Amino acid sequence: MFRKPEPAYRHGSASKTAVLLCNLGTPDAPTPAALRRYLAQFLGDPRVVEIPKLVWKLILHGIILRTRPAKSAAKYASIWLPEGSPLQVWTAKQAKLLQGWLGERGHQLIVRHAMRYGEPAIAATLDALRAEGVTRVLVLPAYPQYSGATTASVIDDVARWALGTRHLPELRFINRYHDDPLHIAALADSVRRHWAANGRAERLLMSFHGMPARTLALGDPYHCECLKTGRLLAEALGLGADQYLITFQSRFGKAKWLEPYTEPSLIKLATAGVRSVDVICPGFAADCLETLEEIDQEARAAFLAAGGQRFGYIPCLNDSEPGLRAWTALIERHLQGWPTQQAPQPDAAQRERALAAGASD
Ligand SMILES: C=CC1=C(C)c2cc3[nH]c(cc4nc(cc5[nH]c(cc1n2)c(C)c5CCC(=O)O)C(CCC(=O)O)=C4C)c(C)c3C=C
Ligand SMILES: [Fe+2]
Ligand SMILES: [Fe+2]
Repeated sequence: MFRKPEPAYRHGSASKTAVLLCNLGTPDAPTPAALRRYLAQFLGDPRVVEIPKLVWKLILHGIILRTRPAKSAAKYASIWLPEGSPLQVWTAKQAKLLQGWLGERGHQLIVRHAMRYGEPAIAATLDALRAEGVTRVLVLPAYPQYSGATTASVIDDVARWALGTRHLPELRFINRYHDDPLHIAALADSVRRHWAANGRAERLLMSFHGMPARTLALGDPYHCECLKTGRLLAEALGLGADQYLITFQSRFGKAKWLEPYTEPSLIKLATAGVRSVDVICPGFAADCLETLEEIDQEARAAFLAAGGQRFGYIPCLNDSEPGLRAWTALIERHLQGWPTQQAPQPDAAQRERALAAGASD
């Protein structure tokens, strides 16, 4: 196996820790060419589409990559920010803010972000961290619920990088935080803030990204973890069973996906006379195409066209303080045993008392 040359080992180098925040990735422009590159990498990942390789290669390259890039590019164009794709902008900002939050807690470490598909690539970011002398890496996939298609795919990518690397850092992964109390509190806070600003709708709909239904039977915990997040969020808000729904969005292809589907559920609600809904997407750490276009544009239009009158979209945690506080505490728990934090300095009075008692300083 080929391994790239690495700098000579230097005796006595200090240990250095990094946190790597990984999200899915996004095209680098809202154009058909950029979408073709992005979708080829994303949909070519066998963790994402689990059908025999050769059959899928023919369908992907023969059909999907000829038609989907132009359609998806138009959708991305409708949400693109002056600084780039929302997912890219939020993830970069989250890493920067986390650096500050962890720094304030006394941790000496580096926080970077990377993307599973597109840029900044996980392997290149890990190479850069090693070049900076990093000896320990805590990987945080930005997915509250574990799934083979997302969390495991990030771990695959780190493992692939590890295969080609001689001097490995110590590695740790955070596989899930779907039921973390501070995470649930952050979601509940975002709903309450929305209610305070806009009033409360008749129903709260929690929409999670879908997965093929067969992954549940194959042992993927994603469905159960989505339901648990939803139940805990409803409990935190004091909602009864008739006041909220959990649904799954973004169905891809013709196979059965996890149900109930988001858009048909919204149409059903409107048809049954529900006039107002609030929608939150608790499976997404940052707003992206799937929330800003599919929910806040498409699903909103479907609900209103079916007779609904008010559709409130509740943004993802993005750069909110409760969200960052939850991540900070989660990271701190997973850093345990890695000496990143300065020992607390005894204050002057404490030191004097210790000296007076004859203890050595
Ligand atoms: C939050 C968890 C996600 C799961 C689970 C997930 C599974 C999954 N996705 C696809 C296909 C597509 N997803 C697309 C976009 C997309 N997906 C997620 C997250 C999860 N996907 C995010 C955050 C995004 C948005 C990226 C952005 O740039 O904003 C797309 C691309 C857009 C499009 O062309 O529609 C596809 C395709 C599958 C097949 C799958 C599970 C097997
Ligand atoms: Fe997706
Ligand atoms: Fe389940």
